[in-house]
Amino acid sequence: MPTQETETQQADDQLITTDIQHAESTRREQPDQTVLEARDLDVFYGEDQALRSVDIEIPEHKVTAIIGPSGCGKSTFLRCINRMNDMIDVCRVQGELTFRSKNVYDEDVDPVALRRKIGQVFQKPNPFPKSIRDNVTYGLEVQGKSATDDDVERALRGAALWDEVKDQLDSSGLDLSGGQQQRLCIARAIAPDPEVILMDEPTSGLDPVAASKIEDLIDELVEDYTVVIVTHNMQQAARISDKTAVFLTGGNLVEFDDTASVFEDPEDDRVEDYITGKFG
Ligand SMILES: Nc1ncnc2c1ncn2[C@@H]1O[C@H](COP(=O)(O)OP(=O)(O)OP(=O)(O)O)[C@@H](O)[C@H]1O
Repeated sequence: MPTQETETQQADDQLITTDIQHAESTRREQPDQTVLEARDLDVFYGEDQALRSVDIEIPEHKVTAIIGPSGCGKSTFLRCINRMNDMIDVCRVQGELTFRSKNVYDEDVDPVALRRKIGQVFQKPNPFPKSIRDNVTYGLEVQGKSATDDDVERALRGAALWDEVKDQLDSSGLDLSGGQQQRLCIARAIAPDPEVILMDEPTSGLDPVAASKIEDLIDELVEDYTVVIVTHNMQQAARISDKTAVFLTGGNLVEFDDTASVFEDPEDDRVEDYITGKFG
């Protein structure tokens, strides 16, 4: 049984190096551990506060849905996790956001190494104007590693796309359908073997059939990864997530619990109003 100290040391080592490690995964043996934790997390854009004193523990190998009305800070929270907010000059983060007990805002954390462990898929499928193969290998090559054909196949299989594209790996990723493009982006995200995948409304631009395929895929991905998904679609959150976090206007996290509890028996009246469609 690893101690908290050794786990923290391991997380430190992983985040401050860009080495790719293909060690045998031990994740499934420890299904109930907290992988991400926010403590008293505040986020500001200039003078405006977008998140207020957020406390949350996100468990590994689960799907955690982040829901709430427009502007409540869902995307801001997601971007905090892998430090995408670093790209926004006016953004300031206070408090702690830990990944395996290591504060991702510590000075010695390399954001590129962090983003290898915590990948991201965006709302609009955004493949590069390159071949399908190059889209997948990009995630590894940006780390200074060359990718093998096996790496490409593994990632495309992991994203449930291999059978559809195995004979056209040199065709442009842009020639795929919207749903296939999104699965290609998922393949690109999993190629570096991350532990966490962040998804910001990954199905909102897709037709129902393509969206349903992504939902099925998320169900498979969680065997190997931890998934945190922002969605406006409450049915989707109820269908695919194990845990649900509800943010409300002002950037407050007002409820975080098992998805069934949040949807069937919410503790906070405002959450009940939100999920029954009274506002938002
Ligand atoms: N780059 C930015 N610069 C300044 N303010 C920002 C920036 N990004 C977000 N905000 C502000 O922070 C608050 C939270 O925005 P955020 O996009 O995180 O909310 P959201 O819940 O994801 O919204 P939506 O559901 O509409 O996507 C909003 O008031 C928004 O205007």
